[in-house]
Amino acid sequence: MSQTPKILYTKTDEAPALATYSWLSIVKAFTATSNIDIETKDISLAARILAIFSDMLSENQKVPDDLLELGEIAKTPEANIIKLPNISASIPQLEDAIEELQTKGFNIPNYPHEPKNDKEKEIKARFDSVKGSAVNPVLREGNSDRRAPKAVKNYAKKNPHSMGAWTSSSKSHVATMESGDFRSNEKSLTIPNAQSIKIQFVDNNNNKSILKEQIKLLDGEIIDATVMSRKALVDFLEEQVKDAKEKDVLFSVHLKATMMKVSDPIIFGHTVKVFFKELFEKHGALLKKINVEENNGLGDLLEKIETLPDTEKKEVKATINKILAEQPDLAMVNSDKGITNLHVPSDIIIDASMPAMIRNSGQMWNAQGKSQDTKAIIPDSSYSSIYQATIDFCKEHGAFDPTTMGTVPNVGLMAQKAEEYGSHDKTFEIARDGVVQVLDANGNVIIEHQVEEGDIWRMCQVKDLPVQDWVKLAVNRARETNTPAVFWLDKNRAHDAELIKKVNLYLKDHDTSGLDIRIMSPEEATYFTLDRIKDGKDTISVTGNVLRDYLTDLFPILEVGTSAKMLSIVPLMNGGGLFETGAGGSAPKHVQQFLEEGHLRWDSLGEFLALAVSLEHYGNVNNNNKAIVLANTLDDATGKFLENDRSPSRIVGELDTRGSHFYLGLYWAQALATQKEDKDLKNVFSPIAKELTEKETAIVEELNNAQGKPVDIGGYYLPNIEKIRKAMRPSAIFNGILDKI
Ligand SMILES: NC(=O)C1=CN([C@@H]2O[C@H](COP(=O)(O)OP(=O)(O)OC[C@H]3O[C@@H](n4cnc5c(N)ncnc54)[C@H](OP(=O)(O)O)[C@@H]3O)[C@@H](O)[C@H]2O)C=CC1
Ligand SMILES: O=C(O)CCC(=O)C(=O)O
Ligand SMILES: [Mg+2]
Repeated sequence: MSQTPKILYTKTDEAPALATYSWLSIVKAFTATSNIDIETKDISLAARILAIFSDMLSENQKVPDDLLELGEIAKTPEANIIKLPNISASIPQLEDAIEELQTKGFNIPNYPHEPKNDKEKEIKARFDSVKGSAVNPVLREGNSDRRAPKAVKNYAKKNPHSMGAWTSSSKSHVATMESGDFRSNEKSLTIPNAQSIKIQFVDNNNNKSILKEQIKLLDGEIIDATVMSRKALVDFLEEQVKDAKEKDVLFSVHLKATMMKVSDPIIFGHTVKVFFKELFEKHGALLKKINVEENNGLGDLLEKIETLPDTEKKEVKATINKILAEQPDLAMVNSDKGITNLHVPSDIIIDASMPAMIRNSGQMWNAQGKSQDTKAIIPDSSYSSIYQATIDFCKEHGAFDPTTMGTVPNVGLMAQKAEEYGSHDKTFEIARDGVVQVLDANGNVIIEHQVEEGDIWRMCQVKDLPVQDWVKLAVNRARETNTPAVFWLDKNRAHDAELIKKVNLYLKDHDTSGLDIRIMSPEEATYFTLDRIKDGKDTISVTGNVLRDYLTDLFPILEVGTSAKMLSIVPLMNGGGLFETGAGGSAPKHVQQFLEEGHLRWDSLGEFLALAVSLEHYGNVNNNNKAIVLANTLDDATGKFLENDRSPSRIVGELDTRGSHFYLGLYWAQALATQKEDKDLKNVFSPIAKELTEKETAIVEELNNAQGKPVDIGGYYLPNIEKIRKAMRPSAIFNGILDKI
């Protein structure tokens, strides 16, 4: 990293990446006035793939490994990174990206599903390093602080989003395992002294093999290990298929196959196999021959059977149709396109999909495009109770009212790959019956599980310093906002019991007098929080990494309609700042609408909020008062943006992302022109504000006129930069004014 302080702005994928071409041109123009250097770092899926296969590319095709660099920077006090949502690729997405890159002349290999030799194993390992959630864990060298800023909350109160009504007769429910799952089998302990441990597998003939060596633990680290029984899972899924049919509710599985990139695709695969049992029984050999992998979903299966000779294809399709007719109806991801809940593992991400269902009267879409009561299947019971409790609450009290409801900010334990989201390199699908053992440095067995073929065994870690930092952050937030804070920890769960000991210990390091700090199980905490939220009261949720993820979509979606409007700060443990935008994903549906209609509905509010805190941090760290003025005026502009409702509409011809950016720029320039703290900025922005104000109508007309026709951006994962620039900056007048700054 060079010595000049910089704000590093990430270039990602899909809708946020498109939005960046418009928004960043404004940001760069505004900040250049104040000696602030903004540099982009490309962490898109395409760039990550190209970076890891650099050795196979020609000189002019090589790209630097920006993610690796950012990961190092995140550990330094100078870090000031703005992170937009990026694709966490499932295998089907990864393969699409590979194909696009190959078509564009990049000599990268195919994804070897079943590597046959060392070379293929090495290639697979490289791909696996970019698969799933591969960016966030690298950058998140701190814990998480996500909340709805006051202005956003007030906006939602004045302009409530729609909320589907709830009735007590709703048949919707969560189905979760009662035994044999990760929660039931969990064992946990705190390791007193730093040491290297290892995981070994011993089969029933006493053959030993090492699953993972050299797991380095620090002083006071908590480890936990658990196993999901395949048999128990399959029995459970079979029961749920039957029960969904009997109750006449939609069958819908909810997982996190992107972040839990080893375990959850396997669980997804079992669901596909159980639902289509007859298909695999009848045509199993044939499907194997054409490399069907159930973990990749029905979408992949349907694509692969297209390669079969006509008669065989017809037979297989007939079986699929018979099953679809006989089994319970599947929830749909996109009923217009016939995409079911079992099509693609990354389509049914639990954090986004469960709140969407709860907002929609507890219903999902059926094949006819109508809402219907649903069985939401969340196999592991570790966290599923929070959704059942929310459903029960809505059944009893009706839907939440965004005009009066309170807010639930989150303080999440996340740093240094905490808990389940750091478990991938210690997750194994067990090959034979036997026992998995965790051995300490002296070779003593400290945890062991009896396992059977096909079981999923995993181990997680939480380091001590992140826990201390998390407790401190929780106390600080409770103090600053004078709000009760609840640690969502279950004393009856092995891992949580260890964590509770630390929480109680480290709470003593802080002045908690007068603060309301509690520890409650996730289920109790849900009821406690929902009771308060209904009465307009706020409650801080202090959670581990998984509940951080779930709750920072659940509450924002209920409270303000989308998690895109959240302020999402990661105070990095070494002093830097990582400012994430929103909590939501990259909204592939938005790209589709943009390509078809030339209308982009991505709301950049998260980016506006993140930039303001990043500028503030920059100003404080580098004694740059102009940056502070830019930050404050940006906040004012965001407030005005919300007041005047300049968010993108969903309807073609109306204001879209680009128009919303223009308004933010207009309000920001106006705020800079009227502030009194910095004369230079006032002088620079007074004529700019004047011109933007005068030309508002003409600019908005130019921006809106660009809509209404298909747009070609020359690709999906690696689109053509010139084409996007042209598409995202269609107002000559606006561009001209920005050039003058
Ligand atoms: N932090 C990160 O990097 C994250 C990345 N992801 C990745 O994002 C992709 C999509 O995931 P998915 O589960 O569909 O979640 P998304 O959050 O992308 O989408 C859920 C829905 O939320 C709405 N939405 C989200 N963000 C915005 C925004 N800025 N403006 C307006 N509406 C918004 C959209 O609703 P509507 O369509 O109705 O407009 C969207 O369809 C996946 O590749 C996933 O891995 C997911 C979560 C976080
Ligand atoms: O990293 C990912 O895949 C998603 C992250 C996410 O959903 C979150 O942090 O809320
Ligand atoms: Mg999330």
